[in-house]
Amino acid sequence: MSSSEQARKTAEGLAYLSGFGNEHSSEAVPGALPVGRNSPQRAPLGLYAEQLSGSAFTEPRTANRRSWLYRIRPSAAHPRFTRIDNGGLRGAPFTETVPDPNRLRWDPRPEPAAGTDFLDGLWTLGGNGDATQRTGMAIHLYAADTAMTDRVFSDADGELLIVPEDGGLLLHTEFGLLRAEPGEVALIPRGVRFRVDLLDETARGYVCENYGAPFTLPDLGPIGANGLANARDFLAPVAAYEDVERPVRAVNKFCGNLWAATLDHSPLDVVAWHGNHVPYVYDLRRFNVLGSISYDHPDPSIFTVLTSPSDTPGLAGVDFVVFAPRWLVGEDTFRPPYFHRNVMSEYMGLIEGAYDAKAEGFVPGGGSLHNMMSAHGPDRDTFEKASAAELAPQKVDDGLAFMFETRWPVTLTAQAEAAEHVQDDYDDVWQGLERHFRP
Ligand SMILES: O=C(O)Cc1cc(O)ccc1O
Ligand SMILES: [Fe+2]
Repeated sequence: MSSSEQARKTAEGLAYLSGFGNEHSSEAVPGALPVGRNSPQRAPLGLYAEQLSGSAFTEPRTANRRSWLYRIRPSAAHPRFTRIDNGGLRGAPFTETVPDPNRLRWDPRPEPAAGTDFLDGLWTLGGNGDATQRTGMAIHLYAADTAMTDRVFSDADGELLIVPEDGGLLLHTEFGLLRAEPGEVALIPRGVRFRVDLLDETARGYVCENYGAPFTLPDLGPIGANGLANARDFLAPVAAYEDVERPVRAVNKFCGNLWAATLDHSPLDVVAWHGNHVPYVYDLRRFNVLGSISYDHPDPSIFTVLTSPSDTPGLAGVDFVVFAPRWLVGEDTFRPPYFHRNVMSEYMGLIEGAYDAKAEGFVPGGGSLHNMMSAHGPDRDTFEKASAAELAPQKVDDGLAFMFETRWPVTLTAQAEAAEHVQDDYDDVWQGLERHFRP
């Protein structure tokens, strides 16, 4: 059986715990979870108790995040970490290039070299903020054809929102197993160790690395108590552990650089856990898409799945927004995304099909960047078609696109600026928009 067939078998019928932000608990062996206290004098079954904090101890309850892990060996039992090559990964602050006001678009990345695993396959496009200040975000793409064997990754700099576009992933985490197929997203919290198996021959997708406050569900305001991404659809793993005594490389991204240490065991050895600092998956097709049932095109904030709030109410460090299948019924309305200039910066990717603002050139696995105040919107063909369309109710169901929308401009890495798959002629999609003014 190939390694992806094996992974697919393991991924069948995985059990999950549902609910966003819950105080979950799980034990892979009955009795492994202490009752009534976190740190008994001797933890059950000879396990070590260990707290993993995702917020300062003293943050308000609504923001407080930590989990207790009951493991075969404590994480502290490791030798010295040493620097390893960063490969295609870069971190904030991004200083390799001058921030670019141009509209930019990329084709998908070339195929990975044979033997590339998820970690080797990460390639940073750009970002903002500063990992040492826990602000901002980075945009990465990944392309892999090999499972991570005997090595695990963790990111001290931020959480990782993984958006598969081609090929499914099986994520083995300290908390248990998660399956993430295209159309689903997975989140690995800051500091959580994981390795990635492939469910198909190859895997490709996007990653938003969020240095700021952890992603949370947006407030719903007048929408009410339900809608957008519903809390119950976020799925955390059940405890599952590896009892493996052989060398395993632990790779840690710390302040932008990769460091590694060789352990004599797998650190995915958590037999039981409880807490709210947990990984999860979410199926974007569960998103409850709301929109206008009268006129005008609503701002895309109505499609926010997850938001990383800043200290200023309503101003996100980064929002994760999905453009999912929906009905358009607006009367006397230009229905596709409007022409606009935005103080926020918008990176968009496509998971499947097409996007209703772009007739051509924006393809699955590719991406576009419309930095702060850059003028963009429907391309010429889309504008002409939508201006003349008969406004019958219309189902937009031929694509799944997303946006990482961030408060600061995205500065490119040198490799993204120089990439062969950058589209040099992107500006042309707005050429030939004719003058129709008749005073
Ligand atoms: O630029 C884009 O395509 C993203 C976007 C979509 C939309 O519906 C309204 C505004 C916006 O920035
Ligand atoms: Fe936009």
